[in-house]
Amino acid sequence: MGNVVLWKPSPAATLSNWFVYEILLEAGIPAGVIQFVPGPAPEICERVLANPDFASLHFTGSTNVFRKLWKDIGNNIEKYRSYPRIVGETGGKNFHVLHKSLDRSGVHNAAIQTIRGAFEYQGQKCSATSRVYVADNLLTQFKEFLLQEHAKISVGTVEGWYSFVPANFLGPVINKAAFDKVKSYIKWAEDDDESDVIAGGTYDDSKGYFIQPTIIFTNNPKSKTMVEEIFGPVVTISSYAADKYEETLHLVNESTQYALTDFSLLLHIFIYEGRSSLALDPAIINRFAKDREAIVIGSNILRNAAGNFYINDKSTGAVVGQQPFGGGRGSGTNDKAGSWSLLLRFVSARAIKENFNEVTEFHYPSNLI
Ligand SMILES: NC(=O)c1ccc[n+]([C@@H]2O[C@H](COP(=O)([O-])OP(=O)(O)OC[C@H]3O[C@@H](n4cnc5c(N)ncnc54)[C@H](O)[C@@H]3O)[C@@H](O)[C@H]2O)c1
Ligand SMILES: N[C@@H](CCC=O)C(=O)O
Repeated sequence: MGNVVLWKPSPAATLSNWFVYEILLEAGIPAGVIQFVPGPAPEICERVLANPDFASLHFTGSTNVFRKLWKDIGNNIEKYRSYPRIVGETGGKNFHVLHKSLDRSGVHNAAIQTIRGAFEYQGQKCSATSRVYVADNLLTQFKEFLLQEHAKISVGTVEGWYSFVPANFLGPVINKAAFDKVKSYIKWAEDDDESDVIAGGTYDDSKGYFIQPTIIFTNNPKSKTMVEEIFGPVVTISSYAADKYEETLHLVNESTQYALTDFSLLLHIFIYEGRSSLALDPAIINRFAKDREAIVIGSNILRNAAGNFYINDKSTGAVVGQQPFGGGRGSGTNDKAGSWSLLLRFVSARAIKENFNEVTEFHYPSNLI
């Protein structure tokens, strides 16, 4: 497409960004098309956004920084040669909902998917599972499985990642700022009368910024840790009355400013769909229809609550490049990274007409010629 790009990496990830940049050069991107500009974010952005040739922003990061950059662009609008295109992939407060119809193996699946979604990469993913709504008939079993799986998690250094077989499931969080932020949420939960830290809850920054994977149970589905993005290894569980499924989905929809990933009903459907007995057993057919209805209800009520809506799967795991990814509301402009449609945001289309006829008079209707 010919666009020239300034790539400003996060100061916390400059080296990995640099490696990717070198790979792109080695793969044949002409020098200068991408210009790698590490450095202090506010200073660089101020200069770039004040330039009349600034044409577009593709931002990945927190919601507040994105909003600030959008305001800065608005304040500079008279300076620009064209109206800048603005794309943002921002925060998330991703959720799992467990429906009352889960059986024992379904609850176990939900527990494993929650461990993975919440704690892989120390929960430092925009799509990390951060809040879970459990039908009350499943709560005891779900907690039991969750704690059982949690006990198997090892936390330590990241050695081994070079061969993609890490010795530990969790490493440290990325820096002191992240450590302090996550720690403050754990402390808050410890002091909160409606919250209980039921696993993890400890941290150590004596050598590296290590936080144990933490599970909070709350009686308040709108508590601080159920609504704010933490971006660390902390997940909060709350339960709902099994017969209040639809009310709960409305609560899920309205609780936060974000709308990135999930639904993750984790129903039976996933299991039954693969069974050849489905066509034969009326009990399974009835169950299938009932569960399917729950999915349709969820899909409708949560239409705008998740840009990536997963059924029977965890909130993480979008393979960007193979699967469009992105959310709306406070989670971004939902332009879907990894999709062809994102590229169109950075194209300024031109329509070309060439006229081969002379005109000799003027009259209406004028658009015939
Ligand atoms: N939606 C997505 O696809 C996606 C993917 C990954 C991360 N995220 C989000 O990113 C956040 C975590 O990443 P982070 O801690 O690097 O976010 P961040 O907002 O602190 O930083 C993101 C980028 O903004 C720059 N920046 C920070 N302050 C700035 C300022 N005042 N002016 C200009 N630029 C500034 C940083 O240097 C960095 O490059 C989370 O909110 C997470 O959900 C979103
Ligand atoms: N790969 C991420 C999505 C992209 C984040 O930047 C995930 O696991 O969901």
